[in-house]
Amino acid sequence: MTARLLDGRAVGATVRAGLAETIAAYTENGHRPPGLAVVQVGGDPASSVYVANKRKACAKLGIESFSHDLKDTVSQAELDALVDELNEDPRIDGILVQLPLPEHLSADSIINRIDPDKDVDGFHPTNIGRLAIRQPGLRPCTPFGVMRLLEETGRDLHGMEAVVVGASNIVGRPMALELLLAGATVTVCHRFTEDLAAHVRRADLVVAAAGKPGLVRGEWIKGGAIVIDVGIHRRDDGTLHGDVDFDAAAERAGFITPVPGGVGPMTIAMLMHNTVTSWRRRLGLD
Ligand SMILES: NC(=O)C1=CN([C@@H]2O[C@H](COP(=O)(O)OP(=O)(O)OC[C@H]3O[C@@H](n4cnc5c(N)ncnc54)[C@H](OP(=O)(O)O)[C@@H]3O)[C@@H](O)[C@H]2O)C=CC1
Ligand SMILES: Nc1nc(=O)c2c([nH]1)NC[C@@H]1CN(c3ccc(C(=O)N[C@@H](CCC(=O)O)C(=O)O)cc3)C=[N+]21
Ligand SMILES: [Mg+2]
Repeated sequence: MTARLLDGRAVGATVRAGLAETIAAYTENGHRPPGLAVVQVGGDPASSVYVANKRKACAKLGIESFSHDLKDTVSQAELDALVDELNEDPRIDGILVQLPLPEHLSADSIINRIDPDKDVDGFHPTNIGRLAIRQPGLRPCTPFGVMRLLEETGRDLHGMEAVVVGASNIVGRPMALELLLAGATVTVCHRFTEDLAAHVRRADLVVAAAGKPGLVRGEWIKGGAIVIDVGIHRRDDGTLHGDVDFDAAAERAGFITPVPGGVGPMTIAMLMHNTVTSWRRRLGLD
């Protein structure tokens, strides 16, 4: 392997250590701790693991977490009422509603209902819009975490040819906006893209976020390129894999993220970061 690994566990730990210091400094002065509400509907096992990881990360940092585990039969009106209550609750700085939601519930309407100042996922139209017009507020955690990992490369993103594979509201689109804000020349590929290989081959930076295991082939990677793999798939044997054919890509790339241990831990670190940012703003600290 010739690529250098971008270690999301290590960088995420550095981010969290900084946040723990900030939290300790203010709470020792008598301020209340930051509070994060995590709402989970139904008991999807993959989601439960992720939610449990978030709780652990909160506890370690001194963030108070408030868990709301709802039955998958909960109505839209009940979920709306819970969000209204959390919006008003002065102990709570961040609200996260774990996605996807069951079919009978509308994710869009719940996201739109969250107070944008407590939207630590950064999914509310206000926060996406702010990122789009270069006035970022709370930034979507996964793309924000990728930007933090890219700092580790020491490379200048200005003018870089960046290709984002995937255009979802929560990953691909905000990723493209972050890279544009950072000065890259950005191409976004999606289901209707005709020649994915041709786009990836000319990329200095590839962010793979299609949710298709092995979609991005190693032989497409330009020599020395940065390869960021957001995809997460669990195989039947329990092992995790990304959207990139890792072994072949690592022979050509300059930098690459592993799965697990790359983008995933950064997403959690940036969720904590956003919660602390919201807390500081709400308490008027700085
Ligand atoms: N590491 C982390 O922290 C996180 C990881 N994930 C993982 O990232 C992946 C993507 O998640 P998410 O964005 O929610 O997924 P979605 O399914 O919502 O979006 C996938 C996107 O990829 C596009 N796409 C699908 N197939 C292809 C293809 N063959 N070629 C090009 N584009 C394609 C889709 O296109 P179209 O829009 O046309 O349908 C869509 O825009 C998943 O594996 C998920 O588990 C997600 C969140 C956080
Ligand atoms: N409202 C909302 N916000 C989200 O941010 C959100 C969501 N819903 N729904 C699901 C996706 C997925 N996601 C992950 C975050 C971290 C890891 C993570 O830490 N992964 C570890 C591995 C964890 C393991 O071993 O399973 C890693 O990649 O190393 C994975 C997935 C956030 N999401
Ligand atoms: Mg999705």
